[in-house]
Amino acid sequence: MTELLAGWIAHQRWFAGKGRPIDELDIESDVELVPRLRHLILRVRQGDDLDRYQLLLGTGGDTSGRFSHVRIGEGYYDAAHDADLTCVLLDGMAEDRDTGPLRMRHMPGADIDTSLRSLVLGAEQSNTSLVYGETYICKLFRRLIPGVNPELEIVRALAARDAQHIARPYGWIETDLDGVPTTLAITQEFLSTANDGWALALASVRDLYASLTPSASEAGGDFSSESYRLGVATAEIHSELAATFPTSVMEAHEVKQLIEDQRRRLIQMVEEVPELGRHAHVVQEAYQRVADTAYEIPVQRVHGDYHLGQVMRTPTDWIVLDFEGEPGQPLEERRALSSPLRDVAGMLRSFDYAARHLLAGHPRAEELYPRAVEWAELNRSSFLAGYSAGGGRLQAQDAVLLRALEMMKAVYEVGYEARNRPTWLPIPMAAFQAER
Ligand SMILES: Nc1ncnc2c1ncn2[C@@H]1O[C@H](COP(=O)(O)OP(=O)(O)O)[C@@H](O)[C@H]1O
Ligand SMILES: O=P(O)(O)O[C@H]1O[C@H](CO)[C@@H](O[C@H]2O[C@H](CO)[C@@H](O)[C@H](O)[C@H]2O)[C@H](O)[C@H]1O
Repeated sequence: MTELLAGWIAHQRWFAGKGRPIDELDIESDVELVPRLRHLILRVRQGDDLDRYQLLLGTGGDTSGRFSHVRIGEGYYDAAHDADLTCVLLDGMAEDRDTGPLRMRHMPGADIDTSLRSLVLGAEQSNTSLVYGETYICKLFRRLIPGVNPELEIVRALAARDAQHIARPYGWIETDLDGVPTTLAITQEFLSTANDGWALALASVRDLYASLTPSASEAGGDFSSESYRLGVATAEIHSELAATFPTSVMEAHEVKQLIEDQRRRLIQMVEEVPELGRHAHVVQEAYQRVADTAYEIPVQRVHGDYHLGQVMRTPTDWIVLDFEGEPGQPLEERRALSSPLRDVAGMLRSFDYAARHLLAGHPRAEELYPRAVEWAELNRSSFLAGYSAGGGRLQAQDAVLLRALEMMKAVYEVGYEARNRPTWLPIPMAAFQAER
């Protein structure tokens, strides 16, 4: 069984150790949820790294027919895709049920409709999401890090304050790992009439490329008013986070330490992706400027992995999803207080991504390139204007920090793309050439 699981897990989108051999896989926990459905926690060793993943294992299913696309082995399959079985999660949360070491819980006052059937959301990324009817979305965290997931921690606290711009939480599933309560899944309101920011931004970029109008602000799909509103919403979320969780100030010596840590991260990334080496001096310069400025930086809880795929536009509002920080970072780092400009930098990078990614392999790439740059600049500045108008702190001296934070994010993206989508690698690489 463990060999079977090792062969399967290595090819999953959410498996963080892709490209490295699995030395050992063992089953840490195996709980029968209902007949034919087991909840497994797997421990995967790759060299010195030991990671845990969770899996809903269906047994005795038709793996040459209905479940052939999620087959693990003869009769075994990924039961996240079996709506006849996944109803147990919703039932369990509605009833606050304990099954062996698993605890399923609902939010106080949440009335969960347990008649709804689930479908796996198409866009499987770092985690797997089940959509029940058009009402709930239950995100199963695939790679498990001991502790309460920051997404649950933040959304629960903001919902208690009736904060705007979040998807209402309904329930969660947890267990103990290494003796600490650890979030396995979180169920939230499914925004059935919303579009994600990435899809909306791309529609605008496509429109610009197809249109004959000379500038990004005149094309029919102008996105800049949305970027502005997103900036306002981002500032408002930051202010809710600052009001809900502790805030502090990073003193000059701590800023220097942060820069040292980032320099180390850069060197490690160059070892992993040698072509980044050509641009390392650009990143180092941006870091040096922050170290030289030596000013105090206000810090607070932030989103941590903010990009256009993490925000959704409902008919009336921008909603922010996925407050869990960068996948793969240790929990204490993901919960650490940071400058809110880190999120601002993340979104600025995302505008660059949206503008550039349609150009890869495009026959008119050279001709369209200036339009991509113009689209990115327009939306970046609209977002920043909205952020200031919404009360976000953006002072003249912050430009140096913002630039360095963009470089940090681009270095992270280089690693992310090299591991997950190598053909996208040129997008973050271009960030080191842009003069801003
Ligand atoms: N509450 C929600 N309502 C509607 N769609 C959602 C919701 N939460 C997530 N999604 C969709 O799922 C995608 C991935 O969600 P996300 O939470 O970012 O998962 P991951 O951690 O795997 O990246 C989003 O881009 C969005 O399209
Ligand atoms: O959404 P996740 O928490 O899984 O975040 C990871 O995957 C993202 C890609 O889906 C990645 O974001 C990068 O690609 C986006 C376009 O697909 C782009 O909008 C972002 O700016 C870019 O960083 C994210 O970095 C990663 O953590």
